[in-house]
Amino acid sequence: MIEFRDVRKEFPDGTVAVEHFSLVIPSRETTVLVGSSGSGKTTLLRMINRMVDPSSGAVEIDGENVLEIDPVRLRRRIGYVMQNSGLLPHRKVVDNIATVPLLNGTPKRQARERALQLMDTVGLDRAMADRYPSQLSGGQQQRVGVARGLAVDPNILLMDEPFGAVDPIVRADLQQELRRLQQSLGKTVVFVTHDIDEAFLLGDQVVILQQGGRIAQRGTPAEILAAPADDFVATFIGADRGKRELRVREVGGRRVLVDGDGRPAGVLTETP
Ligand SMILES: Nc1ncnc2c1ncn2[C@@H]1O[C@H](COP(=O)(O)OP(=O)(O)OP(=O)(O)O)[C@@H](O)[C@H]1O
Repeated sequence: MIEFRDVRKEFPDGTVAVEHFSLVIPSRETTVLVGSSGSGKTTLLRMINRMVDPSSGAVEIDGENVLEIDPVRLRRRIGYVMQNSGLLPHRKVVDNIATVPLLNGTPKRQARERALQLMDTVGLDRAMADRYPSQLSGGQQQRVGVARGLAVDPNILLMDEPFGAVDPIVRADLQQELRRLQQSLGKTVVFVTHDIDEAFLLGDQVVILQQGGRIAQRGTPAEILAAPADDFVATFIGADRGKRELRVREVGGRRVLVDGDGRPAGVLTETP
C-alpha cells in the first residue's frame, strides 16, 4: 500500500504544485491519477520514487516513509515507465530492458534471458532484441518501456502518460495489453493520464485532480459515472454533455445501446 499523508510540494521558484494531498493507493490494483495539465499528477507520481521529495507531509510505502529509503535503492525496486519510453538510443532493445537488473548486479546472461522473456510478456517479437530504439515504431518503443519497467520484477509500477505519444489504434492495443498484464501480474500500478476514457478503462481506483493536486473525486469508474461529485467532475467526464449516457433502442429485434449523440455503443444481451 502506498499512502500520501497531507503532502505539499513547493518548488524552489515558489510554485505550489500540490497541497493538502492525502490518498491511499491499495496494493495489487491500478490507481489512475487523471486531471488537466498542471494539476500535479507527475509531481505526485515522482514523489513515490523520490524523483521529487515533498516539502511537507509524508509518502509511505507499506508504512515506511520513502524519505528513509535511499533514492537509488528505491528507484531500482520501483518500475517507471514514461511518455516517449525514455529509452537509451545507443543501446539495443535487449540492453535497454536489462539496464536496471545489470545495475543491480544480475549476471549478464541471466539479465539478457530475462529481458527476452519480458519481450514475450509485453508482446514484442524477440527478433527485435538487437535493434536500436530508433528502428522500432512508437508503439513498439512503448512496449520496450513497459518491459524495462517490469525488469526488476517490481511490486510497484509507475506509469506517466505512457501511451500519450502513440496513435489511437496502437494506444487502444497497448491499453488492452496493460489490462491483461495487470490481471496476470497483479502489480500496484499508479498511472497518470489526462485522458478520462483511459482512466476509466484502466483504473480500479480513479482520482480526478484539479489544480494544486486537489482531489475533485475519487472512486471506482462506476461510482464516479453514477454520481459525479460536482460540475467540474461532470464536465471533466463528459456527463454534462450526455456523452456518457446510454439509451436502449430497438433495431431489428435486438436491443442496441446508443450514446447521447445517438451513436451505437454496443448490443444488450440477457445474462443467463
Ligand atoms: N521543477 C519544477 N519547478 C517549478 N515548477 C514545477 C516544476 N515541476 C513542475 N512544476 C509546476 O508544478 C505544477 C504541477 O506540475 P506537474 O508536472 O506535476 O503537473 P501535471 O498534472 O503532471 O501536468 P502535465 O499533464 O502537463 O504533465 C505545474 O504548475 C508545473 O509548472
